[in-house]
Amino acid sequence: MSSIAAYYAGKNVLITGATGFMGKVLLEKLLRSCPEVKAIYILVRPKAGQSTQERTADMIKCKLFDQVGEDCPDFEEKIIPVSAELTQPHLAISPDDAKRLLSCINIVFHCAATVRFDEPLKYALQLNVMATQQLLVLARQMQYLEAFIHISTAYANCNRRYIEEIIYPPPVEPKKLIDSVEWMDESIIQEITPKLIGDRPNTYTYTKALAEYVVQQESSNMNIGIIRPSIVGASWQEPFPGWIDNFNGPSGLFIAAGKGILRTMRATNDAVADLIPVDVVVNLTLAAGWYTAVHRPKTTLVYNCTTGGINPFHWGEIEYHVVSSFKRNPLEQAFRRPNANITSNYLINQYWITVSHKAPALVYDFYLKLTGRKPRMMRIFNRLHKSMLLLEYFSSQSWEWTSDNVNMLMGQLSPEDRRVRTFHRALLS
Ligand SMILES: CCCCCCCCCCCCCCCCCCCC(=O)SCCNC(=O)CCNC(=O)[C@H](O)C(C)(C)COP(=O)(O)OP(=O)(O)OC[C@H]1O[C@@H](n2cnc3c(N)ncnc32)[C@H](O)[C@@H]1OP(=O)(O)O
Ligand SMILES: NC(=O)C1=CN([C@@H]2O[C@H](COP(=O)(O)OP(=O)(O)OC[C@H]3O[C@@H](n4cnc5c(N)ncnc54)[C@H](OP(=O)(O)O)[C@@H]3O)[C@@H](O)[C@H]2O)C=CC1
Repeated sequence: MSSIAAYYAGKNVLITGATGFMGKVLLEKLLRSCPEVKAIYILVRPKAGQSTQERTADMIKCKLFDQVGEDCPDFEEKIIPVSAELTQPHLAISPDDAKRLLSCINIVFHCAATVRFDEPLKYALQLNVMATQQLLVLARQMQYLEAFIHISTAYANCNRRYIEEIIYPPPVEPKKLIDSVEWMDESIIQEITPKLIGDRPNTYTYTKALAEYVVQQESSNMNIGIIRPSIVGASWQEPFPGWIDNFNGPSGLFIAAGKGILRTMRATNDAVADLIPVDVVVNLTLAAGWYTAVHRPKTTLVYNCTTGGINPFHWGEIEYHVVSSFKRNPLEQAFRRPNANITSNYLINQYWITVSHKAPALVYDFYLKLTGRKPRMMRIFNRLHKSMLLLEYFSSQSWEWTSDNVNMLMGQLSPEDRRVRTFHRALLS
């Protein structure tokens, strides 16, 4: 058994955001690669009329869990859903559940967040900052806690071009901001948000930066690690290649391109597209949990989980890969043959939007109307163009992240663990 798997044996783990994209992969990898783990408690909110238990039962039916179902048929018994709502006081965890968590949890992985770029600031603060504070309060009371791993983002400090594995001073003292927005009318907050977020592009990156500072300030005597993934995409190897369950980041645009809908996008061709597979991020996250608990670093270590410094890929290369990939694996019911044009020139992009997006959409909607059907193409393009405007900030420039802590962590792994948990040069080159 690898030393990381041996560490997690007999441990009780708490995961927030386990129903999310990364949380699911983390849950699955922990179950499959650390079969002796004692229990994994997952905070799951009731949603869309489904209870916490029903959501969890549905979740583990998804294809992602097929392999672990074969390897460890009783894996479901190790998953303990706990009802929670992270924007509520005490995370809406019942006293009995809280008591149980305090008495047994050894490692916490905090993945839950809102990742929407257009999230109203008050909600983003509630979920990404205040819920993190609340979770830290809970974690501080856990009698047997050995590590608390917070999932941040490589873009928390995207207002800097060179980002080190350190926690930077926050744009504002979180408590002051939280106290202010508590009494402010939503419309006032909306109005001052652009001034508050300053040189950050959205409330997501702004609140993730605040959360890192909160984690550092409220860590007291806990062993804490912070993981900063860049743009997380589909799985590379595990549990099988190509698994993803959302349209976030470039994923939705790749699908839109594969359907022949999206044909032009504004991006800087030689800007680094720092994409990283979700299983690689999860491997690093589990390794960081092990290292934090076993080696107990004196300070909170930050891990920039990025690829641009190791094996850079560029947005300009996307055109070729989009066209060739969808030629090999065409999507069903495509609107048109996929084609891709990436340009940094605003006017050229506007020309192609008119010629390749708006004109065909108008013609097709007119045809739908003529044939008695509801027009829909223009609405789809409008949504896509909104997404693209919000994503352009990230595709029009490059960042440089240091990775000393990631390199150090890789160096600490046994040969067996390096084989099982690739997250480094060997993988990315
Ligand atoms: C010419 C060919 C080009 C080929 C592709 C080129 C790509 C290059 C550029 C890509 C740059 C990507 C940079 C990503 C940077 C991420 C950096 C940070 C990463 C992180 O730390 S966390 C992840 C970041 N968060 C996100 O990525 C979320 C971003 N999305 C949003 O905030 C919202 O979706 C958005 C954009 C505000 C739109 O909101 P809204 O209009 O309310 O739409 P919904 O989100 O409700 O979605 C409605 C509907 O559409 C589906 N959907 C959502 N996004 C996309 C998309 N990008 N493409 C296609 N479809 C999308 C969504 O699933 C919903 O469907 P329903 O059926 O549920 O209604
Ligand atoms: N995806 C990416 O490219 C990157 C992600 N990250 C970080 O990774 C983490 C996970 O991201 P990702 O998996 O993509 O996000 P998802 O949106 O897929 O998942 C978010 C998770 O948070 C949970 N959640 C949201 N709101 C609440 C709430 N009020 N109460 C309880 N749970 C809640 C969701 O639960 P529910 O199912 O109930 O909605 C879901 O499990 C985040 O911290 C994000 O910042 C960092 C860099 C890149």
